[in-house]
Amino acid sequence: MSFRSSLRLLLRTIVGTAPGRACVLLALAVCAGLLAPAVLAVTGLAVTRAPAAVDAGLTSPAGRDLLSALALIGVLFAVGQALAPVRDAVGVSIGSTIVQRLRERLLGATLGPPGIAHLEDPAVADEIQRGSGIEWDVGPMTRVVEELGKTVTQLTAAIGSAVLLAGLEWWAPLVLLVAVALSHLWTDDEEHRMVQAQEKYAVLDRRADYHRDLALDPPAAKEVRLFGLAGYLAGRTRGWRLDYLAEVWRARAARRGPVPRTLAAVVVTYGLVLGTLAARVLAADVGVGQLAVYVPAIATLTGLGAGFVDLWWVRQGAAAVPHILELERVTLTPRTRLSGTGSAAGKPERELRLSGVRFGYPGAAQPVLDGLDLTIPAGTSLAIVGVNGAGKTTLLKLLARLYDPDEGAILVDGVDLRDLDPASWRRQLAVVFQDFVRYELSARDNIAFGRPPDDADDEAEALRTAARRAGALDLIEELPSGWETVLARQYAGGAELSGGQWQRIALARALRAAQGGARLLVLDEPTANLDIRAEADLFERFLELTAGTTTLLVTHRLSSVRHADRICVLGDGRVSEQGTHEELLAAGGTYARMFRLQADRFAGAAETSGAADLSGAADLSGTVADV
Ligand SMILES: Nc1ncnc2c1ncn2[C@@H]1O[C@H](COP(=O)(O)OP(=O)(O)OP(=O)(O)O)[C@@H](O)[C@H]1O
Repeated sequence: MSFRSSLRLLLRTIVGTAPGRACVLLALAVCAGLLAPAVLAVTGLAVTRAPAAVDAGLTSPAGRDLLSALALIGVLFAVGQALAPVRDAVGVSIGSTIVQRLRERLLGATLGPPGIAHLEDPAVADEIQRGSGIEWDVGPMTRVVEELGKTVTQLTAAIGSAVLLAGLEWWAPLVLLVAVALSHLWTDDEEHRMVQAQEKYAVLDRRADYHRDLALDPPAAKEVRLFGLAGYLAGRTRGWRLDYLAEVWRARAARRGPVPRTLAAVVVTYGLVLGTLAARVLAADVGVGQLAVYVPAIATLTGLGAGFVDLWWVRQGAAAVPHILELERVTLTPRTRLSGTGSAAGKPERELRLSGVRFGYPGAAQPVLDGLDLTIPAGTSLAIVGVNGAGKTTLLKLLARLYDPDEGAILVDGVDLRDLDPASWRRQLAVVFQDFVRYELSARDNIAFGRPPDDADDEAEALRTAARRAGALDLIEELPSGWETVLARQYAGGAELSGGQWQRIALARALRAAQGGARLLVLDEPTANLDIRAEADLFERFLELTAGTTTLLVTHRLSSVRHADRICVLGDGRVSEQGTHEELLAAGGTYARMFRLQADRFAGAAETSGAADLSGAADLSGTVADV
């Protein structure tokens, strides 16, 4: 987008966001701009009156005229001194409001769509990075508006100076203004190219940031050290950043192209006007008072070229705005908004049915699920198993409506999921994903997030119940500050949890959601980090506690799935087998093979380790992926 278009957008944003303050800024900037030519005019007057005043004395009428002119200069100076900081302060305040609004719009555009497909689109990721230009800090955008105010002052001062200079020759201000306009025209293209280069190569900057964050990120710290990646990451961070800067500098070098032309235009026009002025002075056409006005007026006009260098900030700030608007256009379209307005309260009451579901990730050559049919009676538990990449998590994501199927439908009590309001449907869900979030917040927040904040007096007790059921209560109470302990060691008094402990916290969060009325519990390998017996205990307890709630469970440990009412095996994008544990064993298919393999492995491990009592858990050591 051209600078003019993005500037228009920026101005529209300023006026739309803070119309009152924008008017005040404009008025202050114009007044501050008018002061400069006014001071020049009065200075000319004072210089003209000075000789007569000196001859007649300060008490004479000529002396009093001089004194009043000098007093007026003093007043104008004082007003100028007062106006400029007020104008800048108003600019900064508008800038801060705009940053805040644009930040909200950026977040709205990113978080707005109920699905997540847009976040996996590289083009959207780039727009987010570019739109975040607004986010560098509050500094730049406040500076942008401040500079806009100064620019208006400069323009007003230049117009006033042009009017004064027209007293010398009508064409004098025009030729100077033409030179300024030409130099802007010539540099404009180069400046634009440079901003474009910054935007175009934002992806290089994003990669540099990623490598830097990996080096600084505590979760990655272990692998970074073990794999000896520190030097590599530092090198790659430097490499990507240098690649980015090289492109930007290449564009910057191109800016030097118009410098000789610009210089020539300024020298020629400046020389012409100054030469004319000198000739008129020599011809005694122009007195010393006028000289005192014309020389600074010429300087103000020619300074317009150099002074506009600050427009660079405006250019940068303006560049981020279109990306935020583009992001909104891409992400807040009806396509990403997800359809559906029906209430999902109380669903599913009868059944959840997937019919002919086909789904592939955007840009993928093959669908993950293809012609999948599955019926889950409400109130029962279903375990989903399958090799790595079979599509188990994808199936859960479709059920959570993070994506919609490409073909086929998911029916809840006979109603297409697409006809239900996504937010209403999600209130029926309690999900623990494989990659659940470990919030660097208090233990209380980590569990309370399962359900929107609640002012009810019994919330603390409800959180305790959820934690107890997930087997997390003891561990929370033993934390240094109990429920208020931040679950991250980077915070003073914070605590680091083990993988299994985190899973208990995540389970407690899901149980908190269940307390809030969720009717579909979805657990995607929620216990992979628990030891065998803890997992077996937890599942048994979990399924007991959630009896009557529809529960979907993904796990690779087949001992756990035995407790589910039914088991389905995913393969080739569809359900390849389903039944109870006993039925599937009797059928002698994939499930039976997977189960025996795990059981054999476990028996072998038990023999060699001399394990004593492993009854009921003799199938837990391998993974489905081994088959
Ligand atoms: N966000 C995504 N974008 C593109 N492809 C994806 C995405 N998530 C998963 N996939 C692909 O979809 C396929 C199914 O992935 P999914 O995570 O559903 O498998 P899974 O059965 O849960 O595997 P696992 O047992 O390893 O957890 C895989 O080939 C994976 O690479």
